Amino acid sequence: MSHVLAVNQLDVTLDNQSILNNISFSLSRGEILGLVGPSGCGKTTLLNTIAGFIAQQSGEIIIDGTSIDATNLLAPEKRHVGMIFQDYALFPHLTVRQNIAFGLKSLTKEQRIIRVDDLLALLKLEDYSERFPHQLSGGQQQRVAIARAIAPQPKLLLLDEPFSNIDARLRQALMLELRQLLKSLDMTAIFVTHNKDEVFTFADKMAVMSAGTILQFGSPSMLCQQPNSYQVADFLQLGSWLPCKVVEGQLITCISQFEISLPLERSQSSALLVKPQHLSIEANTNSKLCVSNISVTEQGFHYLLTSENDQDDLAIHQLSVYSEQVFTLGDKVAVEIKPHDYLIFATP
Ligand SMILES: Nc1ncnc2c1ncn2[C@@H]1O[C@H](COP(=O)(O)OP(=O)(O)OP(=O)(O)O)[C@@H](O)[C@H]1O
Repeated sequence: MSHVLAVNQLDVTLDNQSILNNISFSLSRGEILGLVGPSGCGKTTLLNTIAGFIAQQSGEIIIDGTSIDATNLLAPEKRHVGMIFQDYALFPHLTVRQNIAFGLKSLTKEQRIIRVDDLLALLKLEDYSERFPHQLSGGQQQRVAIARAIAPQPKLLLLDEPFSNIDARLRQALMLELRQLLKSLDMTAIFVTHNKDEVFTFADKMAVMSAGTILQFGSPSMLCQQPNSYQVADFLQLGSWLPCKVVEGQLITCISQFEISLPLERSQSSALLVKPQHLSIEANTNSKLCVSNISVTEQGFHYLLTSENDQDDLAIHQLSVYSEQVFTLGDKVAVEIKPHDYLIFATP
């Protein structure tokens, strides 16, 4: 399949500091990528480098067959990339119609009117065409920003935290609507978010970044099933961590000990990822784990369990379990781990 975007071994340095380091990935036509990672890991820098606002030191960006490298930096306006900024950056003194028409200077007046009318209809903005940005709601402003960005028919659309200014109640509906729109246009897109849940609703692929590198790239479901590191599993909040050690083929946690064939170095400090569905609990006054927090959820009672002795190197600080049974704070409970594909990672 041909790639609309390929990024190969991209390095970016700003103020003598390495900000992006050996970034490589590619996207096929129509694919939507969600970029996630902790604050400061380089998500916005990556978008800005692809858009051409920041120059790379080395590596290549190929946009629909056009190669851009450090010796051949194409100006942003020649990259055919649309960008939607977090605050939408609409021109305050221009109406909705004028904002959308802004990037269409190469068209004749008649062509421009037709294209803007089409976009007003597509984004359900017909009734607002003569309003100014300050006369619109956040969701309407976002629609104008989308219409303006896709008006010149870019090959790639970049969105920096597109949903962060949208009321939480409207966010899900807007995400689904925008996803449908991008799919109907076969538009390739990358969006940045702090919210992993947005990725599951909006994206086909996700990249988890940390300190200027991509830790893992793939479909959201693949990353959930096979996270490649402690950092990825932890960022995706896939479950709780049980400190563990492997001694002579035995996996030892403070709850249990069982046979395992995993090539772990004994010296490494490691943790077993356990999802709530892997655990069952029952009252046991001899247990060294007790209930430290209780909340009521749709899936039943949600308990956090903590080791009584937090000095032990296998002590559990927070184990998340759901149960129909009623316990109270401080109750001692025994935990059983159901057999599953054990995911064990070296802890940082
Ligand atoms: N123009 C610049 N000059 C020097 N350093 C910069 C510049 N722009 C960004 N940085 C640094 O690059 C790093 C990555 O910043 P970036 O904004 O890309 O992160 P981010 O993942 O988008 O963060 P956030 O999620 O908080 O928006 C940060 O340490 C930031 O301080």
